[in-house]
Amino acid sequence: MSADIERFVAGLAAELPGWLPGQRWFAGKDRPITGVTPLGTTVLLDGDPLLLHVVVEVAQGDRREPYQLLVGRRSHPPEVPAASWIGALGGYEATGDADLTAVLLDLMVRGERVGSLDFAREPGVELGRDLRARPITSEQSNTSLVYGGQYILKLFRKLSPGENKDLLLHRALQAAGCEHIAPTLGSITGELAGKPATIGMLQQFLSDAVDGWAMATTSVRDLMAEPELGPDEVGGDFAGEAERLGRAVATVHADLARALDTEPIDDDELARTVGAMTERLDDVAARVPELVPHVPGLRAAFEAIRSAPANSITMQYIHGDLHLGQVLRTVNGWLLLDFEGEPAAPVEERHALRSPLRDVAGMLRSFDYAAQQLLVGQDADPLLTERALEWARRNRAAFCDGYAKVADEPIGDPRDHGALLRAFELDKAVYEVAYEHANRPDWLGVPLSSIAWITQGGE
Ligand SMILES: Nc1ncnc2c1ncn2[C@@H]1O[C@H](COP(=O)(O)OP(=O)(O)O)[C@@H](O)[C@H]1O
Ligand SMILES: O=P(O)(O)O[C@H]1O[C@H](CO)[C@@H](O[C@H]2O[C@H](CO)[C@@H](O)[C@H](O)[C@H]2O)[C@H](O)[C@H]1O
Repeated sequence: MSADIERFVAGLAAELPGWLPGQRWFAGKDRPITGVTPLGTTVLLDGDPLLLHVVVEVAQGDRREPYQLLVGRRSHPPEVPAASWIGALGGYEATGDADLTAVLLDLMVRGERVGSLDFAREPGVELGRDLRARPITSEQSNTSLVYGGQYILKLFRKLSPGENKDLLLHRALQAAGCEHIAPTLGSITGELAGKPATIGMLQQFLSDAVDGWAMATTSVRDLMAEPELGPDEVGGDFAGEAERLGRAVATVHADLARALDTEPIDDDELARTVGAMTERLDDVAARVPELVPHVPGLRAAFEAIRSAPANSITMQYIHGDLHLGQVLRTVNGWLLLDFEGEPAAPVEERHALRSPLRDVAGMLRSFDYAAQQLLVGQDADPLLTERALEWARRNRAAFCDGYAKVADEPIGDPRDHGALLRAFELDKAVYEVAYEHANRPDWLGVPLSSIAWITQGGE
């Protein structure tokens, strides 16, 4: 690497503490950055334009996390949003520059290795050439580029050594013939701490798909427009879709249990689960005062799982952050996306075997979110609040009905595991309190009101 590039990267690293917090995908917005150190730079295009893949370590006190960046520099840069310029060195975040991102697909087509980066197609996959990319605009924890409306390349922002769980589970499900995922077409592997690390995943882009959040919130909007009618009477009832979604999630769980490791849950595991949920609660309550009044009710709900029948659940790989924004409805049915798990959780935790009821709980939370989102920032209206609750109840029940039709014992109907399901739902809501506090403070009331409702005995 030339001295010019080395100087350029060192200059970028100095600018990053000011720039990173403005990026949607940067997960460390909750505490100040104390330093940024370049860990590795790969030159993907040399000269003018210059395209660099840069891995940096971001220090926030004693927390140190690696992130990847794609950086462009050229004498005639395209119009990129002001927020893409990293300081005043002429370097910019290049995921929005289609001339430069074309290089990534081209390297995958050719299956090349550049420095420590390996661009590979999945066995038997042929890829089209010369497709230009546009970044997707939805709220994301990572950055995804859509090539010619055919492929979607996800660049994982926060990196960890090893095969990314999203890729691992997609590959396992694909090998198991699962119909509820998008086909994986390729991957990019880099190096971290001397070990291979997944940095990108290419999948088929489903251009005819609508995400579950958009569908569900449209249904809620229809209901709110005619508050005198019930959710089954207005147009756009979502319950049929919720039921099909429940079946799809149960099928994915069954496929994952067949394809990968499982283990029975025992009393020690239940005790560890209570410990982990309580620890998260204490951590979030220390940062978010609005949660404090709910702590006793939450602790009691977590403690209640100690008496769950030991053989009631098998631990397995699960999605880990399932919500309506992670599912797509195509003409053929529901697909699940993004098996990485909670973006804020440490990687070992995301890879741990867990109860599939956690995914069910995540989706139940999402029905509450969809029902409540139109009420955010509005004056309380008892009629609309009641309608929102009705919508949530109806769709939560339909989802569980669908899940129960497919899931074998020991799970069967998720509602038969009341204490566990309730505890997992509340644990997710505590996670959401932290998430909203850090990202969307206006929405904090959504998980908080559910916590109040559930801990006071609401179903
Ligand atoms: N295969 C696909 N086909 C169509 N859209 C997709 C596909 N994969 C992802 N998306 C869209 O991209 C969004 C972000 O993808 P996701 O995997 O959840 O990224 P992140 O990990 O950054 O949250 C999804 O909500 C969905 O709208
Ligand atoms: O970025 P990810 O999709 O991996 O997930 C994070 O962001 C989600 C919001 O975009 C957040 O989900 C929460 O809000 C959703 C509505 O916007 C709602 O449907 C979910 O139920 C709720 O948890 C998710 O928690 C977070 O990890």
